[in-house]
Amino acid sequence: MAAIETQGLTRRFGARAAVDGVSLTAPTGAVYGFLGPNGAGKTTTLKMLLGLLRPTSGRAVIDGVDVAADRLAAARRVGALLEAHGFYGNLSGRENLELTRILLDLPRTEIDRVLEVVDMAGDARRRVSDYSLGMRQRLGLARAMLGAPPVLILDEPTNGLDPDGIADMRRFLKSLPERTGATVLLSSHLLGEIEQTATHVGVVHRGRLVLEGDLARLKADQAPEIALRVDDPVRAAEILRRHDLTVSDGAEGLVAGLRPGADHDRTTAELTRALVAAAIGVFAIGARAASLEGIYRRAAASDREEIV
Ligand SMILES: Nc1ncnc2c1ncn2[C@@H]1O[C@H](COP(=O)(O)OP(=O)(O)OP(=O)(O)O)[C@@H](O)[C@H]1O
Repeated sequence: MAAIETQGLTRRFGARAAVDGVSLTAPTGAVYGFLGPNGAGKTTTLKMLLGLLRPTSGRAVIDGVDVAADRLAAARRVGALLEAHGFYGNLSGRENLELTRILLDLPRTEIDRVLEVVDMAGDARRRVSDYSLGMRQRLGLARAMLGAPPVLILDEPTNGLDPDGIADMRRFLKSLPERTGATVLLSSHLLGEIEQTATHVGVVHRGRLVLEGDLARLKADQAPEIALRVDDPVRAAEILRRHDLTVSDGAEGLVAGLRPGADHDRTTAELTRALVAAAIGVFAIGARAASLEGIYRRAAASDREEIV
């Protein structure tokens, strides 16, 4: 059984669909990276998973429980970290957790347990107003883990953290299934973040799920690519297209997509000859390692083609 599953999940605001027929599956034990640019529909999807927003159509199932059919039972199976923490600054971390513990009717020992998991036992008696943002984020995670729910849903958990805090949080997120046994769904608009933490990935683009799967498998299935830096990218792109390659502009230059199974070395040699023959200066050319960025670019590009 999947820990999180949606079928045709849709939410309209007026005429516009913020989430449009999303069917996603996060297998048990996964760290599922939910990726998409700002406004793609991530937060709206998460709110529907948590029963905070009613879908226009479709359904969401958490740990086997249909969210619409039994909102409370579903809520008991999921812990969430959303953007607004809503902590009381004048209370200590422990006291803030205590409020939620009472609400959920959990044993006292739960507080020490979750504080241990997020390495916050030493700071739990300090007032939350004296916490750094990173500490508040950890406290938010601790609260999400109260009662050891089998599913954790985290909306942009590294937002607003400094680089050290981000590195810490990423390490922590990666270790979460091991520490807690929970399936984790985390949203992000940062490719690098998902690449470093997730085992599975789902990409949303304009409200639609355009790609989903096991990250290692997606990378293995990715068609080979060649990256190049040249002195005339416009003419070089024309030549690449004439060689029947797909061309995109990456952060570090042009990226040519080969057909699956095509030979990297042979194509690189062929392209180098063609570029030099056209008097284009080649600064660098070579095979590109499979990356989430490559997978993402292709998914977004093919989605655009469908829309046009
Ligand atoms: N309550 C609402 N009323 C009207 N439109 C909304 C509402 N909530 C979200 N939207 C719209 O739905 C779309 C998706 O928003 P959503 O917040 O889900 O995106 P997101 O992927 O989480 O982006 P971000 O990372 O910026 O939060 C946006 O165009 C947004 O303006």
